[in-house]
Amino acid sequence: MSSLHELAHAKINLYLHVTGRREDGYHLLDSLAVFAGAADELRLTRDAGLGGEVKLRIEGTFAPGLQDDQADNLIVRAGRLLREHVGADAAARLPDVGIVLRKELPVASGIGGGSADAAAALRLLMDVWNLSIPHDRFMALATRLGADVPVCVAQRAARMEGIGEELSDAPGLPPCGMMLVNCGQSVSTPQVFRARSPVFTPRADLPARWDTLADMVRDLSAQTNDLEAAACAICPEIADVLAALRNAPGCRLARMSGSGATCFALFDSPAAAQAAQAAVRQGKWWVWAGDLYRGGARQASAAAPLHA
Ligand SMILES: C[C@](O)(CO)[C@H](O)COP(=O)(O)OP(=O)(O)OC[C@H]1O[C@@H](n2ccc(N)nc2=O)[C@H](O)[C@@H]1O
Ligand SMILES: Nc1ncnc2c1ncn2[C@@H]1O[C@H](COP(=O)(O)OP(=O)(O)OP(=O)(O)O)[C@@H](O)[C@H]1O
Repeated sequence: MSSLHELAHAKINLYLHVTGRREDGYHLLDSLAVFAGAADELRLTRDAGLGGEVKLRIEGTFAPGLQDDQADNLIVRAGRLLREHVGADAAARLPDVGIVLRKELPVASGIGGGSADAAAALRLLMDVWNLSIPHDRFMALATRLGADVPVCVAQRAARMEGIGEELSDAPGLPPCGMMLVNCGQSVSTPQVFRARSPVFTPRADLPARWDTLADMVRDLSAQTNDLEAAACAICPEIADVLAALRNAPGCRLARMSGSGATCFALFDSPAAAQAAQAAVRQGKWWVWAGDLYRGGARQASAAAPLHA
């Protein structure tokens, strides 16, 4: 088996309109997702057996929040889904794999960390198990793991519609910097959807590209995150985070991502975002600053050393 690793970048919703609700309770969305440099890392290790079992080890800053119930981890579930897809006979011939997850993104925090991990696991396992699944079928499998997983497969900026699985090109993005702040409280996505305002927001009107950050901020200011008020009611510290970001020197726009609690702010450059970190940092808040991740999904690397 070759040695492989993948980065699972944080997904940030620059705006999020709830445009409707399906019969099954899922909400219809219009959202612009981008990816930040902040990431978890998945590293494949050798394992001796056959049967396609995924054995997970979790380390890193946010590992303690995820140690219980590893069978339910989205990485293990991604493996289970692929095994089911290929069927019992083929699955019996798949090599077992170990995956070491370095968890550096806060858990249940609106930046799709679990979804990004699931997508990275799908990319790794497709590669190491040498599977070939037609694109539409593969994306349907990804959606079964979570509404945010399809956009995380390519981890490229995209407009998300439907329940999140209908992806189209994002406007061209200008140079900018980003800060992410999480107050340390997990927020449950279903709870936030349940508590949202019942009013629907129309689909946004977006240009093909933004040449400057000022242009992008002007247009984003006219959009909303329709889950922000509900998340703030559940976790009032989100309002403190937003106030701190808006007061930070050089902040051009601050908003909550996804269902919270993580909020983002846009700056003129990664250096400007990094320079403003000290003004925002307080208590147990997790703060990250840097550039957007603009690279798309990396091909699995054969150069990384094996852990085990
Ligand atoms: C809020 C976002 O992060 C925006 O990108 C996503 O819509 C959430 O994506 P996710 O965490 O992958 O969500 P899932 O794991 O599929 O769903 C969790 C729960 O969120 C609610 N949910 C999620 C997505 C959606 N379009 N409508 C919903 O109502 C449902 O109650 C669902 O049971
Ligand atoms: N590898 C994983 N990383 C993080 N959470 C995971 C993972 N596997 C399973 N989970 C579970 O999934 C839930 C959502 O976690 P995640 O970090 O993706 O939330 P989120 O950032 O709010 O996502 P989204 O922005 O997609 O709503 C958590 O309750 C967590 O226990």
